[in-house]
Amino acid sequence: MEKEKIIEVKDLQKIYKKRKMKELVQAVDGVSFDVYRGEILGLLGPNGAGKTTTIKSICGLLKPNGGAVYINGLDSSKNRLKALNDISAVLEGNRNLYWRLTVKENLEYFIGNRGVSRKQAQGKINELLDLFNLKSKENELVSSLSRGMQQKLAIAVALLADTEVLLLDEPTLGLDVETGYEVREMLKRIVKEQGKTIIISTHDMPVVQDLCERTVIINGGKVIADEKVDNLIKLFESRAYCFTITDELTEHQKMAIQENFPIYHINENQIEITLEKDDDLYIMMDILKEEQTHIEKIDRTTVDFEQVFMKLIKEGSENETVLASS
Ligand SMILES: Nc1ncnc2c1ncn2[C@@H]1O[C@H](COP(=O)(O)OP(=O)(O)OP(=O)(O)O)[C@@H](O)[C@H]1O
Repeated sequence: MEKEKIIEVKDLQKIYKKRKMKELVQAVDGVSFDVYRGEILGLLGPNGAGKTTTIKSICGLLKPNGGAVYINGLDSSKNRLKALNDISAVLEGNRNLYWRLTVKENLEYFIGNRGVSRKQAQGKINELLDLFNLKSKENELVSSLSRGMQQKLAIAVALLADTEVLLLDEPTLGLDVETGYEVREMLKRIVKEQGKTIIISTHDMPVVQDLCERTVIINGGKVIADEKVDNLIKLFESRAYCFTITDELTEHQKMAIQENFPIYHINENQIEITLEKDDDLYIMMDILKEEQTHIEKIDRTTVDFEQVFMKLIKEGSENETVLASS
């Protein structure tokens, strides 16, 4: 079945003026990517990469200097209200909640704005309290909830609007392992059972590996990878080797490895490298042979998404490798 585009981000540009100073910051520099209906897309990048700027431009909180965001085919700058009707967002540090109201009062307040009948509202609220495991907390004040529960409630409130797309900025930041897991499972259910589309901006690599089929990685305001998470892992796995040696490396060898393999890791008698070119394996063997270093074995090594991410960021800043799929 043909995948259906729900959001198109086209050549987005955003320049900030630093207050007081005349300096300009190009936060986003030609970012383009598509989001397909029913997927969870991971938007990744190191601090200051331009993720929040991209997310805020998608949900209409920021006006880009160039480029466009299409939501269900509508240019959001031209049909702002209509286009944004399909999106709700939970932004980091900006929980859309009233702290002096209870969990249930918050849900009632926000659904009250939507013009649904009392019966429908109660049904929806109960459904969300169940889904988010918040039933036992319904009469507690938001201010007394843990950070994880507040985060769950913020997502529940965003779901009241029943929009097709949910934007989540760092949804698992600061959550303990158990709550982080609970939030992940709940997001999977929302996509599976309600057919929602979710864009997650995060630094939490296990979240991406577990939740997202595809990832868009941004660095320095540009997209450096737009790929399925599995494909990226496979790509790096097929290039990742581990040499086990019996002798210690000389300083000269270490320097040669560093020079030839920007992405490497030496741990006692094991050297892990990621190959770039076909003859890299031979270059490595030559470096070892040069000083008669004995190679005990050479293995393909496994990588996790965190390593892949680090490698892409490092490569991106060293030689601007672009891994964007068309
Ligand atoms: N209001 C602003 N005024 C000036 N510069 C800004 C403003 N907001 C962001 N920036 C700058 O724009 C760049 C991108 O910031 P952005 O917040 O989009 O990155 P990010 O990827 O979300 O980072 P983080 O992971 O740290 O939240 C950074 O250099 C940041 O300092």
